[in-house]
Amino acid sequence: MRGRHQPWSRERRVVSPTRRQPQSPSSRRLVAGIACLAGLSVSAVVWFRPSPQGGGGAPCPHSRVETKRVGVRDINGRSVFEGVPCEEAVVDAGLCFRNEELYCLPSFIIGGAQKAATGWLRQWLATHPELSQGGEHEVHYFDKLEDSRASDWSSRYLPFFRTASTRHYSFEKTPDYLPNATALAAIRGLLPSVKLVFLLRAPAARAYSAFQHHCRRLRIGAIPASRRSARLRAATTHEAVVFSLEATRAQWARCETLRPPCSPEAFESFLATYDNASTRIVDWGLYALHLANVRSIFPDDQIFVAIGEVALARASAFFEDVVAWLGIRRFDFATLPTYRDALGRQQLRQPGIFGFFDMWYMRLNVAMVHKHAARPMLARTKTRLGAFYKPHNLKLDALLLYQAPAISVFPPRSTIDDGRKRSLLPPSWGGGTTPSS
Ligand SMILES: Nc1ncnc2c1ncn2[C@@H]1O[C@H](COP(=O)(O)OS(=O)(=O)O)[C@@H](OP(=O)(O)O)[C@H]1O
Repeated sequence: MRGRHQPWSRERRVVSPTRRQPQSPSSRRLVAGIACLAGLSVSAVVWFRPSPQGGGGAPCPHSRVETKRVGVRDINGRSVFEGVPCEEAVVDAGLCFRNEELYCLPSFIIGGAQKAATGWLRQWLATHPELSQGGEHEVHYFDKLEDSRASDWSSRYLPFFRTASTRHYSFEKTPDYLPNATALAAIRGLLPSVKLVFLLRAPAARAYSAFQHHCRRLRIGAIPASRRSARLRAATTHEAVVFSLEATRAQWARCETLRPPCSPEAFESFLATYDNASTRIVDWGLYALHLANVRSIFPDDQIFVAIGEVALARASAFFEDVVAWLGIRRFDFATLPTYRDALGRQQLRQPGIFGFFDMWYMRLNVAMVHKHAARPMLARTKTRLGAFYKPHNLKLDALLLYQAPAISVFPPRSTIDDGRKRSLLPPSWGGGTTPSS
């Protein structure tokens, strides 16, 4: 897209030839005056937002913008606006803008949870002929804002969503949105009718996966005993293991960066170093809390929550449900060419790789997986984390089963109703059976 703050170009409007015109010049002037005043006040109320503080964008030319709240269901009724939108324009999910290229704001967002196979979900949904993924992997726009005003969306967010046609519905994935109330409020402010999909994974497994993720990015370090502060010495009998994004500068300066993959013992020391609630590696698994936040910002019928382990095991049924909920055409994901990788995970085949290259790619995949695979979490760490998460999981189960019927869930509530032990959560979550009240 070229410059910012360009005025809207004129929208083509069809004016009905049967519309009656006022007869005398004075009545025509009177009607025109009233219409002008009405137009100005409607525009002021509907199309203007207060200018962001300090953001000196050009004011929106008001009269030609005709935004309409559209979600993914309004398949053929989408408005396309010509030109570059000004930052103050009131927009919504699914709106399109044409300025040499076509850009459509996302109709839905995969907002989490981090390390719950959101990449798998993104890749598979991107193969749907009506969907167009924005950003290469993750967009990270709303979680990087300073406050909940997405004031530079047209220059920093919209460009991710170049789209081939208005028949394609854009989406993005950024798993960091789920635990971030500011990001969620900013999404709601910019895209009020956007739909949100959350894939959740057993929180202990998620935490270990997140720990390894940050370890691979060289963000986990150990402070040798000789360099530990008195507070850290008191906090842990193990070697203190800290996380650069949360450690103080002074702590990190005393650290030796751990080489990936980090050991399960290092994970245990990490948990001993931090209070559970003071590290995002642990508290990003407090899904009941985060979903309560989401629900205070978005209506339930815009939210889809899937239990990742069940979704992965019953992928066809899961995608069928997601696609039906989005309101787009059915698509048989089971026909996609897939393979099992070295860890037994079902993966999409890379398009255009055949024969020798295919074999070479598979070998490389196996080698890479073995090189980077971490040892499994220690049983005692799993037990400890399981006990910490259990009350939160029970709350999540109760929320999804009984308290928020308008939230769509996978597995569907109807399929797990065996009368006695009702729970959406599989045994790998460490037991989440809810009392049926
Ligand atoms: N097809 C399939 N089957 C089973 N498991 C799968 C699959 N695809 C991804 N995964 C696992 O999901 C973890 C990565 O999650 P995300 O894609 O959400 O990661 S990220 O937040 O985008 O970084 C990561 O978990 P860990 O291996 O435990 O780290 C992946 O192995």
